[in-house]
Amino acid sequence: MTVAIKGAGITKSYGKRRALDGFDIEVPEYAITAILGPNGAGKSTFMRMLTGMVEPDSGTLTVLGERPSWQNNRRISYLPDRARWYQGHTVEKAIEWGARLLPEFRKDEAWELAGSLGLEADLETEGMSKGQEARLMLALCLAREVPLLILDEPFSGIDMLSREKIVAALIDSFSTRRQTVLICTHEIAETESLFDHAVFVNDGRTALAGSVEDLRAERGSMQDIYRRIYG
Ligand SMILES: Nc1ncnc2c1ncn2[C@@H]1O[C@H](COP(=O)(O)OP(=O)(O)OP(=O)(O)O)[C@@H](O)[C@H]1O
Repeated sequence: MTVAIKGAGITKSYGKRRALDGFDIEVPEYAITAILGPNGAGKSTFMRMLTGMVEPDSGTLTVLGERPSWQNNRRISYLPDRARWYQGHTVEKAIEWGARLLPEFRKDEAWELAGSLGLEADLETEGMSKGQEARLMLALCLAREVPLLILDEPFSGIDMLSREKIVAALIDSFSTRRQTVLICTHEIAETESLFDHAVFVNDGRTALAGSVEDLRAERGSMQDIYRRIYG
């Protein structure tokens, strides 16, 4: 197995609060990996480290063979847990912005994705519903031809039909490009079938990790495993 992301012994504290506490992870190349865990487990903290937005206090981390940096981010498409838009932006302006500023951005694909996700060009970003925001962010992320896709909670607060559209768009992107995908999520039930590998995080540490097929064969459904670890 070739590893796209490798973290060992990562710690990060915010004041007295330990967000990551000796976190170890190996994310295989060309697969879809889930980071799973309850609120406050440390998932977003780790996701932010991958693009260098947050620095570990200790431990080592390599992403596509390099330490996180602005240069390395050219090869990463990152969907943050919260959307931020420019004032007065619309779907069209957001796509124009992507075409100007995001490396390896394919504008035609962004339009295609926006259309298939039901986003009209003149829809204003201000006042968008949570589901519309998530779909627009995803369209911008998936329109980039990069080897690594990192999605922080792409399904949270999204209705079932939007979620299905997002999953379909993701699978389409994954199968047409050779990409490594890392997703952190709570939505195990609906998205279980999407993942090849899973990493369960508890209190800033890896509680369990492996291929979903092996984990299922050895320990039952992902939901059962989740309940056993966190219940
Ligand atoms: N910028 C920050 N300042 C202070 N504390 C933080 C900050 N970011 C995260 N934390 C704390 O670190 C811990 C881990 O948070 P993190 O957001 O990484 O968890 P998470 O697993 O992504 O949770 P959720 O599923 O709720 O998003 C939490 O206790 C959180 O309050």
